[in-house]
Amino acid sequence: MADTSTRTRTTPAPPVPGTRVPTVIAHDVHVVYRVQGSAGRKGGATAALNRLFSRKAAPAAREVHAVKGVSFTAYKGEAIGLIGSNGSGKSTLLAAIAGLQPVAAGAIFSHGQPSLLGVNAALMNDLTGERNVILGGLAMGMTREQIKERYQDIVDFSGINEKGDFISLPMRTYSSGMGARLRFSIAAAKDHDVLMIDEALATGDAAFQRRSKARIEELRRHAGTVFLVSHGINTVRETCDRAIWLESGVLRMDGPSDEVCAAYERFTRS
Ligand SMILES: Nc1ncnc2c1ncn2[C@@H]1O[C@H](COP(=O)(O)OP(=O)(O)OP(=O)(O)O)[C@@H](O)[C@H]1O
Repeated sequence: MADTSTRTRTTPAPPVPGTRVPTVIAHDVHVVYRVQGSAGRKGGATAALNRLFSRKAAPAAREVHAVKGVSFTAYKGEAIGLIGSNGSGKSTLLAAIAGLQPVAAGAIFSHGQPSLLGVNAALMNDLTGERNVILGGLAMGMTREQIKERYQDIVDFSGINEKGDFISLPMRTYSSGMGARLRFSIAAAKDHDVLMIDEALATGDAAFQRRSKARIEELRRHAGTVFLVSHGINTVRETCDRAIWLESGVLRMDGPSDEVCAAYERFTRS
């Protein structure tokens, strides 16, 4: 595929009152992964064993076309849920919007720096929760002063210390839900032009989910745009006003979350 990719960050002109302000424009976006040494392989166990024991040179790269010609415009104040089956390209699309994954063709325009918060966001497992709050805050562009000011709110929001002083323990001692809650709390401590959340909400308990939904609502009111990847259709229904459904990398439907979630449920049941 020809490399016609473009990523542009723009500072748009002040909005005319009453008009919607675009924050992310994706135009015919394609993302292709190149996996080295795996071209034309058979998936069977015998073929895999033969490969392990043979001394043949590794074959050339294989391409995985993860996002295929996706176009949409996101506006300030929207919360957009990304839904679709496993491997349909949701996380890849978010990574492309965040500028972490190059686009092979097409273009993404964004207002400000989109922040991607994934369950696997890069905090350090060997460091304590405390230190990770500072690290994550700095990584998001907060000053040390701002982090100091918001530190207690972040810890309280995460609920990490509800059952003991976990925040002073290394993150590797946390359950996956606790880690995800801390990551969400760090990211949510700052107002974002575009905040993208990858599955973080699914991991918290009911009280944490309520706090998260309220915070997403607040972020939207501060005129940001929130993207949420989730397998929890009800989370998308309750948190998002709009949903984008991807299937095999192709945009199947984009519209009010009720309608898109209903169509997706019909698809998964059939
Ligand atoms: N680093 C990578 N290298 C090669 N292929 C990848 C890589 N990451 C993802 N893929 C492939 O790209 C496609 C889309 O994956 P992606 O993780 O974006 O889907 P998803 O909709 O977020 O999936 P899930 O719901 O399971 O999290 C899949 O076929 C996946 O195997």
